[in-house]
Amino acid sequence: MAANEVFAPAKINLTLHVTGQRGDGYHLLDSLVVFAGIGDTVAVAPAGALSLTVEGPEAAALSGEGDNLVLRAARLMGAERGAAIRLVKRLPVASGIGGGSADAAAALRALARLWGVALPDERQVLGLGADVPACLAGHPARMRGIGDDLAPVPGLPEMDIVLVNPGVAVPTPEVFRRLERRDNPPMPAELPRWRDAGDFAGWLAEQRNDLLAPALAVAPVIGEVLTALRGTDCLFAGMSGSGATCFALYPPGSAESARARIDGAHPGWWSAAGPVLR
Ligand SMILES: C[C@@](CO)(OP(=O)(O)O)[C@H](O)COP(=O)(O)OP(=O)(O)OC[C@H]1O[C@@H](n2ccc(N)nc2=O)[C@H](O)[C@@H]1O
Ligand SMILES: Nc1ncnc2c1ncn2[C@@H]1O[C@H](COP(=O)(O)OP(=O)(O)O)[C@@H](O)[C@H]1O
Repeated sequence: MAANEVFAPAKINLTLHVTGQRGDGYHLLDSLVVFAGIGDTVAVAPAGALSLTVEGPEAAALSGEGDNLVLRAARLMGAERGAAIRLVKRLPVASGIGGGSADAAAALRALARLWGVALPDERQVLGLGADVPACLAGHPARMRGIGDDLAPVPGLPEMDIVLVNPGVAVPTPEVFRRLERRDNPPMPAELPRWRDAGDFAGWLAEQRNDLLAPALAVAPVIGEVLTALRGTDCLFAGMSGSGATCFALYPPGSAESARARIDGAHPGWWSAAGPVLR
């Protein structure tokens, strides 16, 4: 990757417990977040004015976006500065894997380096989106608060991941609106020390994604995606964020063949395989 290019990895909520709601409507979360070696790229070059070009297989979904999160991130760091920004969009938009947040975080990093300025403060970063602080951290984390309270999670076993999206954009606000209970229990106070990937998968099976039921109501096809993933030899499968992207975890080396099988059976679905970043 070129020196002025930053990778914007997909964010996956392996667990997502919704534990409350604040007065302003934002929900309190308790989520185990990881990143994958699957993502967009943001490249920056010196220029007199700020500009953004978007290309890549998922660029069309953003063609009407006058207010791309990458430009919002850039303006946070100084509206008067110029840069030519190039976003290669590979992650499906509005799909529960935080593509926009990952792009914003990557733009912040790339532009801070280009312009020789500090990153914005935590409040400004959170203002770009609840997932942006986690994406800026970029390592496995326990995410609490509305997304602003982050603790590193070391010791994850080595695993590969397959992401599958059925091509239905699921708006996050609508999924939260359909949630029936907002005061669900959090994850255990202390996360265990997992012995291996099997032990980790067993633990994940005892956790939840509280947004799964409301997301299924918005996009029933999510159920088909989960069935397809569970039909492969995976360790664990679930839905990320507010959907519709679902994931499955595998021992290292066995994800791509599972992805290819799902792609063969469902050529209209988006899919990708890669390592879980640790
Ligand atoms: C649900 C999560 C879980 O990681 O992921 P995605 O499904 O978006 O990937 C995130 O909290 C989403 O983060 P992000 O997409 O950055 O959210 P924002 O732009 O700040 O908010 C979009 C909308 O989601 C709702 N929202 C978001 C975060 C939160 N803690 N409580 C909420 O209620 C609000 O309705 C808000 O208007
Ligand atoms: N660079 C970007 N990539 C994706 N979405 C963006 C971007 N900039 C702005 N958006 C807007 O942000 C919304 C959420 O996008 P995204 O982060 O992909 O969703 P999610 O967090 O559910 O995966 C989209 O509906 C889109 O309108």
